[in-house]
Amino acid sequence: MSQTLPATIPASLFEACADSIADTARELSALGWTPATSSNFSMRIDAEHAAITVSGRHKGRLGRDDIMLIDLDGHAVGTEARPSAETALHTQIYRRWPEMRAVLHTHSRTQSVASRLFAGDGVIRLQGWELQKAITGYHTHESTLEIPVFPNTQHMPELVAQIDAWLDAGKPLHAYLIDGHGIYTWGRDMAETQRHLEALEFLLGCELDLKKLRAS
Ligand SMILES: CSCCC(=O)C(=O)COP(=O)(O)O
Ligand SMILES: [Zn+2]
Repeated sequence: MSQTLPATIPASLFEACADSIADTARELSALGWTPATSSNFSMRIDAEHAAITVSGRHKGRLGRDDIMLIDLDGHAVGTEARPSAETALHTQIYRRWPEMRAVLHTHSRTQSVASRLFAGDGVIRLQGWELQKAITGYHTHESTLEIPVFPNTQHMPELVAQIDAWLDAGKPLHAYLIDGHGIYTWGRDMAETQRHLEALEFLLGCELDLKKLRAS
């Protein structure tokens, strides 16, 4: 894939973001969280652009050519490549929060099962877990961390509207699940975003275990 950059974006900046995305994706794939080409990843480049994974690539085997530039309307910039089918969910985060610089979306088994199990409630309420403190802004296990579960759809504007409605109601949002699909989370840099993702994977696993044990 050939990527031409606007004069305002240094190649070194784009390449550093592409490498960070590819390295993180390889780690997440090794954990089994990105099966069968699923999942997508991005990093903000500047106020108007982000680097994002090309659609359909295996996320465990990404190189620089598998990451492309988009504007925050989701259009490809300087390339014929096709950005992630879920680009609108990434650009929504960058447009709403200028301080957010990385978005990770994965499809682990735990995330997928939890999304189905809690879809009826529309939300998973995490309470009493020390690891909630891995989420920026949470300082005690006594807090309640709400992870909404939105119905899945192939029509991205519908998903964007559901997320906008949650936020417009003034509710905090650090991550969400999509029913039968996976999780989205974000942060001010890749390390914070990866920490959020790892914590949420762990916490969702704990909730699933508790449900099983209580039912037995
Ligand atoms: C084969 S997984 C279905 C699409 C999906 O949910 C996903 O995360 C990957 O889509 P992309 O276009 O970003 O490769
Ligand atoms: Zn997906």
